[in-house]
Amino acid sequence: METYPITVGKITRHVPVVETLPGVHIPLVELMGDVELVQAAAEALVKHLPAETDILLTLETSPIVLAHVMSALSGKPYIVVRRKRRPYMQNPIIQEVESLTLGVSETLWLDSRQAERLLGQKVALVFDVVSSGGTMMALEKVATRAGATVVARLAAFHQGSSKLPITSLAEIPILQSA
Ligand SMILES: O=P(O)(O)OC[C@H]1O[C@H](OP(=O)(O)OP(=O)(O)O)[C@H](O)[C@@H]1O
Ligand SMILES: Nc1ncnc2[nH]cnc12
Repeated sequence: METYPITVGKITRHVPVVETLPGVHIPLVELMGDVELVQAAAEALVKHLPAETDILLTLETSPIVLAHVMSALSGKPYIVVRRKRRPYMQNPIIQEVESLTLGVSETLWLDSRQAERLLGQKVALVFDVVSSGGTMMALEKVATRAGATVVARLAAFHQGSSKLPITSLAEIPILQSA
């Protein structure tokens, strides 16, 4: 199995390289289930949280573990935007997202009871991987539609060569094959 080394602080993982679209291969970042890697990434990313940040905003699935530990370390609360409509949602914010990397379109959902907590707040977006930036842009739209101001865009990993306005800890490649 082909692997690729990813490093955050003192933690290195040799992760599998997987094909997401024909001829497009990416090192698969899996924070869920990896306490040491999540802890290292959270400790490094909280240092980039602007002091003015009121709330961390993340989305299902993988970045939740990162936002959770960052919240514990910083004392700032966090909100999770959902990728599925849940039956108990009331008047949710509904936002389309297109992830060019994975070639799928998705919808983000935020219950109005959570959206109300964002009104007038300064938020930091928290991601595990930002690649095309499509998901980040959609999450930012959710935040602004809820009346928040985005003060930071934080990601453990930035993937590919796009110039996105994010703070990340490490770069990982998108590998093309013939
Ligand atoms: O910059 P983009 O091209 O939009 O890609 C980044 C998105 O991909 C990952 O999620 P993934 O689809 O792997 O879902 P998961 O968190 O449920 O594993 C990551 O958590 C971001 O949400
Ligand atoms: N490298 C990666 N690892 C896990 N999920 C991803 N989504 C987009 N790129 C990814």
